Amino acid sequence: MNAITLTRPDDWHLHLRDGEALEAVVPATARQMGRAIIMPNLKPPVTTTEQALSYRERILAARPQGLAFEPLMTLYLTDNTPAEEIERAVASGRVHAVKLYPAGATTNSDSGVTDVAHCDATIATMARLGLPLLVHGEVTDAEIDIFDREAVFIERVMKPLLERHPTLKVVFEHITTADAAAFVAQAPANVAATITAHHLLFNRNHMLTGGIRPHYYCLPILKRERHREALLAAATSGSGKFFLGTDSAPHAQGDKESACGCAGAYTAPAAIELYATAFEQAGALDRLEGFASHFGPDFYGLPRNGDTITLVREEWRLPDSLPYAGGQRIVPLKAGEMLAWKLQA
Ligand SMILES: NC(=O)N[C@@H](CC(=O)O)C(=O)O
Ligand SMILES: [Zn+2]
Ligand SMILES: [Zn+2]
Repeated sequence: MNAITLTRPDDWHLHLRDGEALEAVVPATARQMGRAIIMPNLKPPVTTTEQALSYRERILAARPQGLAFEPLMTLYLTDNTPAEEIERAVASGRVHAVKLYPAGATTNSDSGVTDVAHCDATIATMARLGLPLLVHGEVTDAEIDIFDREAVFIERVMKPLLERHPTLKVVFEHITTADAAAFVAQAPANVAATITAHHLLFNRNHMLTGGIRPHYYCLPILKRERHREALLAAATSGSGKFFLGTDSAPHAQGDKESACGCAGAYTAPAAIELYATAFEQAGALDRLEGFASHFGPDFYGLPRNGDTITLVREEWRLPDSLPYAGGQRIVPLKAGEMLAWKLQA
């Protein structure tokens, strides 16, 4: 196959930051994706509908002319998010989910939830109104090994949460383990997961062999090969529970290439090409459209996009770096390397 045409995909997990960084990264996603679920972990976080609506305006202002890209906003759940905020969010028609960050789990999560039981009344309102809860599924206890934090989260947090709120729509974000893939596969239809391109393509050896490669460092951290294989099997299974979420997470080059480098992989410039590479490796290019373009909107109760994109088999080299905020540069994942698929302009 030398070309594939798909319903235009959406990105169900994306970080766009704010200010000059926002302006630098929006075009990369807008040229590929119809819509994206916009993560609320700004500094300070997006905790109210009012903040989400003004952030949405800033994203639209950064969108290149002629592109119809639509940001789908989210709220950042805190221990104190009132149930009324959920009602305002749903009434706005612009806020499509609420994000749960366990406090301290990842980039800009200091205002996150210390114990999800504190949020039960608010989450009950979400279940009643059908607003999905998006979960960064890692425990934060210092004594739990970083490679085990997702699997432990399932037992300690995810299962009890779903027992208390059995009808809550939950997206287990950026899953990285066979455990999470199996959990989601056997869960009822109100539980789904996003999977990043980098977790489909890479394991922890890519990050740690022959030198420490900070651009592969993200959270949840890359796991061993058997987990990557389980994720690839889930993504290519044809199950509507697994869909595209890049978790493209921009950080300036200097903040990644550092003695204490930030977590996050910047994949937006070649997102759909990276997914196509992974699906082709699995011999499942025919399953890409469901994963990338159908199952996400179906889960969120939104229409599928009405237009298409075409990927052509054409070798091209990802740039070594790209312009970023304040005169800094940003290094995309697989910078300087060749890709075999290219989005047709
Ligand atoms: N994935 C990451 O490693 N980083 C994300 C936060 C997140 O999604 O956990 C970021 O905002 O930089
Ligand atoms: Zn996360
Ligand atoms: Zn993320």
